Amino acid sequence: MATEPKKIIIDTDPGIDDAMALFVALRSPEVEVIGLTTIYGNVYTTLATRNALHLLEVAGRTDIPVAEGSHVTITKGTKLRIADFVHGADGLGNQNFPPPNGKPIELSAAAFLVEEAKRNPGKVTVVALGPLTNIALAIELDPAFAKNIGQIVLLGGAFAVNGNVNPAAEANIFGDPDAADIVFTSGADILAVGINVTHQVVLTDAERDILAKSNGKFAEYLCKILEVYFSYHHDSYSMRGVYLHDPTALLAAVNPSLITYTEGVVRVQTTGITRGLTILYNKQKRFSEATEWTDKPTVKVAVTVDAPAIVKLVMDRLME
Ligand SMILES: O=c1[nH]cnc2c1ncn2[C@@H]1O[C@H](CO)[C@@H](O)[C@H]1O
Repeated sequence: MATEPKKIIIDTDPGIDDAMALFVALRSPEVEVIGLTTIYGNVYTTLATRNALHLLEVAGRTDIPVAEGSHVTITKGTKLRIADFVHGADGLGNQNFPPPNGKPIELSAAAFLVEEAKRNPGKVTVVALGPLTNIALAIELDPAFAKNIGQIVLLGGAFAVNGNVNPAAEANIFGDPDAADIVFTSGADILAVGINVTHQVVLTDAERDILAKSNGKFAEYLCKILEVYFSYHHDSYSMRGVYLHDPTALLAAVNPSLITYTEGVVRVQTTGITRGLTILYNKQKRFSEATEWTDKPTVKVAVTVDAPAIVKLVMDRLME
């Protein structure tokens, strides 16, 4: 008997690599996308919702609900850091796409997450591709959420490497460090995929050219919007290729055997010059006194990735 596809909700701030991850998810028979929730990060939340609806229309999947997420951080902060210099002012490579016809559902992202987790206890995976505000709000809204949700696979953190916002912090954690600390210490089953892992997964110029020459509908669409993302990587990292952050996290949720992980307690620095820093306690030392990591639940943190397999899966599924 065929196993049922894994139900996933993608929490997203689209975003060029978010668009790639979404399309890969829609082409992956191992998972069923039961909803999208939106968040600020690569763009403001209003635009994230518009882009999520647009991408579902491009894919012909307007049956999938979109629930709009928070416009502010968990501490009600309104000074958000938006990465329009990475994704373009519209978040999708400055293509001036027409507005979508669809609308988000009435439920907020946090309420939708709570309801779906309650409806299918232990069976829903959240793939979180932006700052973690909606997930933290769901945890605050329903004390049972951390137990009801199957797994949270999140793209975030820079474990023992430099960040991409500054040497300390990775963008999604930096976007809402207080929310990230709530999520990491919530007791939910969490797999964090940080940029220590996603920086190993590069789609090269040559591979983009192969995508562009294919007849795949998704490949064709993505090659248009990828231009801005490639030039950002060229300017910032002097590389001829782009990091596949979001698709890597998505595929780690689809097929956990593509990564290896370690387990420990993660805390997030919420103030000062290292705001957004993620620190994993690896349990190698028994400290003689209690620390801020003592008695907190452990999470899984990805350490290695089968990068060629991820790139191949992304290409194959986009060209289908
Ligand atoms: O320099 C950057 N600043 C902000 N966001 C970035 C930067 N580089 C990549 N991303 C975006 O943040 C997530 C990974 O941290 C990815 O979604 C990526 O597109």
